[in-house]
Amino acid sequence: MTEVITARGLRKEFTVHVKTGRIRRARRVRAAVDGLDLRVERGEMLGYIGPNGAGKSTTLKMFTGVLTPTAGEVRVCGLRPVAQRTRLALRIGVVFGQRSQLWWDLPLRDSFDLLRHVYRVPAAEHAARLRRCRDLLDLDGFLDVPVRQLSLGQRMRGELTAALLHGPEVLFLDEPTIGLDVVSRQAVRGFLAELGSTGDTTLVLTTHDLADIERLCRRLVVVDQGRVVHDGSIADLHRRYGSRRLVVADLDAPLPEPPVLPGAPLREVAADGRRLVYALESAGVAEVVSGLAGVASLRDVAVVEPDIEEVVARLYGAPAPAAVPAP
Ligand SMILES: Nc1ncnc2c1ncn2[C@@H]1O[C@H](COP(=O)(O)OP(=O)(O)OP(=O)(O)O)[C@@H](O)[C@H]1O
Repeated sequence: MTEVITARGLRKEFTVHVKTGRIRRARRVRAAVDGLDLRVERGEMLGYIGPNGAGKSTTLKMFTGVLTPTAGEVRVCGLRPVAQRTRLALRIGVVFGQRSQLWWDLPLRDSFDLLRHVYRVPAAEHAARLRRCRDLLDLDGFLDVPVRQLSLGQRMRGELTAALLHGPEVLFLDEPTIGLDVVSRQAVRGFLAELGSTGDTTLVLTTHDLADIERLCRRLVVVDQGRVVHDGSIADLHRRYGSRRLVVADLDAPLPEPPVLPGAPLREVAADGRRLVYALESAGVAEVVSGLAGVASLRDVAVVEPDIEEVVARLYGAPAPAAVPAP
């Protein structure tokens, strides 16, 4: 496997002015990224999440050569992002939700054409990549519309295309689905899933939408206050925080006492005793269902996967309970 991103002890400090009295202000140095160690292999789809101000965008800016680290080392595609920014630009694609790489007054099609010249992409390669994006992102309805007249969802599909026309090895996405309507969000997610499935392009994305992560990322890095608090799969995260699948059973009539089922503690009694919720610890679904069927008449049974929102909220709110597992 080839390593495409390596960060060692990466740190970024900002000087901020804080109020210390009615008029007085003091200069304080704050670390937005505080000793980040990260290795990303070619073809990985990495979700990079954390609460507001955790240091996600700052990290992406250091990876893409926009910000100079205060300390530590970083290599992307074997290059030093700030010192070798021009060379790096040919190897990476960047989609930052707030900033555009398109020409505001030009139709999308012309922006794409200009980018071909900026990156000096051979015409046939450019045409093939554009064809694929047109199909997968359904661009044809608005290729001739000036960018300023596009909806956010249309523009984001244009941004994605613009970031990919030179065939980057790594695509950095900062909040790619923020503010998008349901249809555009699905289109963007579907497109990124397809892009990542080939294993040729490495994806690093920050998002507050955990559905993006569930759909797209096999690896999840959670940062808080500039430090990594989790690095592993979503399943690892659930294991670490003891999240369980739930069996939700709806009964025809309430029982005088909910049954005690070995390996499946009762989590909740709802709907006046007609709904019982059990967590699957060591017991399997079949054991719980047969245990219940022996004592009650079942109207409906559902198995609910653990909720990533809940576990991530707990993770943001509390210190990590155990050492960060190796990726
Ligand atoms: N140019 C800057 N000058 C001073 N402080 C900054 C600057 N840029 C970022 N910060 C601070 O660094 C910290 C990390 O910011 P960053 O934008 O990286 O967080 P984030 O995780 O991307 O947050 P969000 O989810 O809100 O986008 C914040 O406390 C922010 O206020």
